[in-house]
Amino acid sequence: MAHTWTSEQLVDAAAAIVDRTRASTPLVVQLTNIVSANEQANWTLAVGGSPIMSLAEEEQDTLAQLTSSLLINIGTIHAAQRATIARAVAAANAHAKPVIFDPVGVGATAYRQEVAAEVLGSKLAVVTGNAGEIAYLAGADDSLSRGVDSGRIDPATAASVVRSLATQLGAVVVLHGEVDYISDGEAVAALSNGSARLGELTGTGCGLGSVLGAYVGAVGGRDKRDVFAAAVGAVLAVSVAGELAAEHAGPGRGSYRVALLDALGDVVGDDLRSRARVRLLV
Ligand SMILES: Nc1ncnc2c1ncn2[C@@H]1O[C@H](COP(=O)(O)OP(=O)(O)O)[C@@H](O)[C@H]1O
Ligand SMILES: Cc1ncsc1CCOP(=O)(O)O
Repeated sequence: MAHTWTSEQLVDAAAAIVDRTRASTPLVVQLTNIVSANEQANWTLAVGGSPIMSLAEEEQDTLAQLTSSLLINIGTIHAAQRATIARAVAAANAHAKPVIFDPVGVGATAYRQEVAAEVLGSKLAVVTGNAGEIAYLAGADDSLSRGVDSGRIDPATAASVVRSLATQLGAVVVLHGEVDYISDGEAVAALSNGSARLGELTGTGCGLGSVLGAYVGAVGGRDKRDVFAAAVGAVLAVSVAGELAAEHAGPGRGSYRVALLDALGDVVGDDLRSRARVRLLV
C-alpha cells in the first residue's frame, strides 16, 4: 500500500511529537550496555522522558506494566542479561508496550546473533542500528559489519535494506549514520541533518535508542504511522542537537559531549521545522 506523507507533513508530525514528549514524561525501561547507560539516562531526561535502567529478571513483569516503552540494547550482552531481555520483551508484548531494539555489534559474534534472533522473534516497534548492524539483520552484506562502528553503505542499498527489513519484521527500521534512512515498510525517509562531530563520541547511536524510547513511548506504539513519525522525530532531534552543539562547542570532544546534552535539552519542535532536511525516497 502506498503511503500518503509529504516531507512537510512528516516533519510537522515529528515536531509535534518532540513537544508532546516534553509534556507527557514517558517512562522508558532500558536494558542496555555498561558503556552508554549513564549517557542514555541523561539523554532520556533531556528530551522529556523518564529513564529507568534495569538488570533484574525478577522485576520485568512489574516494569512492563508501568512503562511507556522498553529499550533493548545488546552492546555488552551476557548470559544473565540475555535471560532478563527474554523476560522483559515477553512482558512488554503481553502488556502491548512498544519495544525498541538496538542490535549493537550484531555482526561481530555468533553469541550476539543468537540473542538478536531471540529478540527478533518478538513483536518490535522499532529496530535501530548503524549500516553494518541493519545490513547484517537484512542479510545484505557481511562485509559491512565490523564491531560496534558503522560500515559504509550506498544510498540505494540503504533504502532497499531498511524497507525490506521493515516489511519482514512489521516494525519501523532506522539505519543511522551520515545520512539516516527510516522506513515503515512503505515510506522510506532519508535525513541529512547532523554533524561529523557526532562521530567523535561513543554511545550516540545508543543515545538515539533512548530518544526513540521516549518518543515512541509518548505516541503509544500501536499506530505504525505514529511510530514512523516518532522515529523521524528522534533522529532529527539528535541530529539537529548535533548541529547546534557543533556551532557552540569548543574543539575538544569533552566540550562537544556536554554541548550536545545541553542542545538536546533545548530542542523543540520548531527547531525541526526550521532545520530538517528530509527527503521521501519512496
Ligand atoms: N557524519 C555525520 N554527519 C551527520 N550526522 C551524523 C554523522 N555521523 C553520525 N551522525 C548522526 O549521529 C547519530 C548517531 O549515529 P551514529 O554516529 O551512526 O551512531 P553510532 O554511535 O552507533 O556510530 C545519528 O542521529 C546520525 O544521524
Ligand atoms: C564501545 C562499545 N562497546 C560495547 S557497547 C559500546 C558502545 C557503542 O555505542 P554506539 O552503538 O552508540 O556507538
